[in-house]
Amino acid sequence: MSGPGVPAATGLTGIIIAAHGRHYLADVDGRKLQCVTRGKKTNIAVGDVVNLKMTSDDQAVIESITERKTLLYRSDQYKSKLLAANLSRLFIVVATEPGFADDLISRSLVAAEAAGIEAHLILNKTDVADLLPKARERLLAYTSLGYPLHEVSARANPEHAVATLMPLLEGESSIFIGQSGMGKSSLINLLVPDADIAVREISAALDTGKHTTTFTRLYSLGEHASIIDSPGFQEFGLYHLSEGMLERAFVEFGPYLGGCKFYNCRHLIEPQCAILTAVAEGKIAKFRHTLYGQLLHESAQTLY
Ligand SMILES: Nc1nc2c(ncn2[C@@H]2O[C@H](COP(=O)(O)OP(=O)(O)OP(=O)(O)O)[C@@H](O)[C@H]2O)c(=O)[nH]1
Ligand SMILES: [Zn+2]
Repeated sequence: MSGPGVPAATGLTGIIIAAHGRHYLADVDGRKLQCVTRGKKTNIAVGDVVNLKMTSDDQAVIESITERKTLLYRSDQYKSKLLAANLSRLFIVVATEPGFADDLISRSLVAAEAAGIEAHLILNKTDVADLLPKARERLLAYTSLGYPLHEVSARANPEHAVATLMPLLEGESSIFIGQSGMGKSSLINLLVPDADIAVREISAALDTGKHTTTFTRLYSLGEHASIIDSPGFQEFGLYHLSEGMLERAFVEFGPYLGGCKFYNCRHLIEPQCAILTAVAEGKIAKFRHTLYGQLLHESAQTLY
């Protein structure tokens, strides 16, 4: 944007690569700038493409956010929290051990569907052979819905893990999420060899304090791919999703929507409900419908 007659201080565009409280780090053509928002705004997410104005050599203020392709949220009763912007793929990392929670997987899938992000599953630690069949069997609940599953072992076969996952990242903006202990960090470190250095740099620039990795960060993989690593979380609240969004975010409901007796059916206790019939006939997994009911309940509890 700079050039003859254009002051260097205007027209900077960057991508937000880390966020910690109200402090952000933007990458502008490889240069890392500390950024703040104007006023008390906190509506910036990692992955946002922002217009910046320099305030000193390595600091800038965020003037505006460019239009987002997607926005991934989570929320509780009191507020919603931006997880990442402009994602095209979401990878849920699970493992043969420790055990994974179906609730968290389904919530992640629902969040991805609601945001228009393609969801994939990664099963790590396939080297733990005795637990592999059970893990595969449990994941059938999701592969049968059409979500792709990729099996890897970060420890026993790192080359295979990289060869499997790297092509899936090409041309995409991805996020890796998972419960603690699944091996998400091990996988990210294979895919982004200098991730540790980047985290230390980001942590220093954001002044997050020693050893803190509790911030979301973005790594670029060449020019056309990026990975966002988010700190593990135990809960994935989806209080922000409306009823209409929820029924559409359960992909297996799709064929039955519109088939209920009442046009405003909530698919909970209504007579002649096509969804409830499908559950009774085993065409929709009971645990998914139960979660749907739970999420519907959550969406009615919002205080914002
Ligand atoms: N057997 C086996 N162990 C693995 C594999 N990948 C990672 N681990 C181990 O699993 C444990 C957790 O791995 P991390 O990479 O720290 O997992 P994480 O999901 O990032 O967990 P947090 O850091 O708690 O969020 C470590 O002890 C790893 O060495 C694998 O493919 N096979
Ligand atoms: Zn219904």
